[in-house]
Amino acid sequence: MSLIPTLTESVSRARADLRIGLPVAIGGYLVAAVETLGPERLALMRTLGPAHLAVTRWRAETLKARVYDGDLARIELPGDADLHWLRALADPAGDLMTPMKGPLKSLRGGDAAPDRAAIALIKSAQLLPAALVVPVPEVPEGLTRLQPGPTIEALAAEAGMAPVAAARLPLLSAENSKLHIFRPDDGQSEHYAVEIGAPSRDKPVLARLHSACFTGDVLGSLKCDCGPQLHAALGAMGQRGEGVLLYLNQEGRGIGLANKMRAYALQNQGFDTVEANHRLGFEDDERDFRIGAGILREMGFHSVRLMTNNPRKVAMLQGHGITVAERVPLITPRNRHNTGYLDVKAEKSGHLL
Ligand SMILES: Nc1nc2c(ncn2[C@@H]2O[C@H](COP(=O)(O)OP(=O)(O)OP(=O)(O)O)[C@@H](O)[C@H]2O)c(=O)[nH]1
Ligand SMILES: [Zn+2]
Repeated sequence: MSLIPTLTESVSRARADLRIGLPVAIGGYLVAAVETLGPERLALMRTLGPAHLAVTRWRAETLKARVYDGDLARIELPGDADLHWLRALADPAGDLMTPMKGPLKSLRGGDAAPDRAAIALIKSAQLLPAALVVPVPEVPEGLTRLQPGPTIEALAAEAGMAPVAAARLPLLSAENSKLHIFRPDDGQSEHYAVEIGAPSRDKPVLARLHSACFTGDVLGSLKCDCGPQLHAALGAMGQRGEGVLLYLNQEGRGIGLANKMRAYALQNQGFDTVEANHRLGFEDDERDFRIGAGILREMGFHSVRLMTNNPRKVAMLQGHGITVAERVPLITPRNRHNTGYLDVKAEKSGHLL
């Protein structure tokens, strides 16, 4: 082991750099997140080479830009493009007011690998998925350097997980409960496991993989079913006297709370939950359920009776080595604010509601 950062550590650094508006070097390119880039650094980067903008295929479709690179598009920067132009392309908030951004010219041929790595890093930093990319003859001193390739994308998504602390925590729904904290080794947010009773590790455990929803879980938002699902799951485990609930910090199906509020603002403009994610440039679900599978394994569980209406969760857990012995539906009441959302989940995301 040397004191020089490993590739995983460099990826974590790069993510932090992008969040504070610093460019990072990927191969012979400088990349920066449009959302956090300031005007001075933009001006400096533009002096170094011909810049372009990388966006995902979803964002490109909304912008009516041609997609030659599969999952992403590289859009040429016009000579007079400033930060305002870049942000308008990255952020759909003003799309309806200024629908025509073009004509936009997409780059064709050449290497899109640095762009792909940049988008993966920016997504994992929970910023708007749009990158300013500039080929440079020489990387300036002091910037984080990475080599492009599938490893960066894999590392941006996957991390090891270590238990850091656990203590008894009596709950309204179950007095005999324990809270465990798990810390990813890539510096991303911690995840939690509530263990109710002392479930056997040899039989399927009643389990729920709950993704964080600040608005639903904490504020009692009526727009989604998260809060009632959380309490119904804890209640069922309390009644049974055992179970395990993972509280995964994958707010907004993995896009983060800021982007989820952007998605809500688009929903106020009339788009549904899936369309809103796409207009922002995200997949409809960016969550990585390897995290949940990893925590269950770390706790010694191999087989679950999974409380969910989402068949993807079942498939992903199975795909990552956890047996789902049974799917236990988790249906909560509808109200006038969440009924459309639940219909879209059933129609577009395959939820069994
Ligand atoms: N991007 C986005 N995320 C949302 C929206 N509404 C709720 N969420 C998030 O969706 C996630 C819901 O997670 P879960 O309830 O665990 O999962 P699920 O896919 O609905 O499946 P179930 O197990 O059946 O509940 C949480 O991370 C919420 O923050 C929305 O309109 N847009
Ligand atoms: Zn919610």
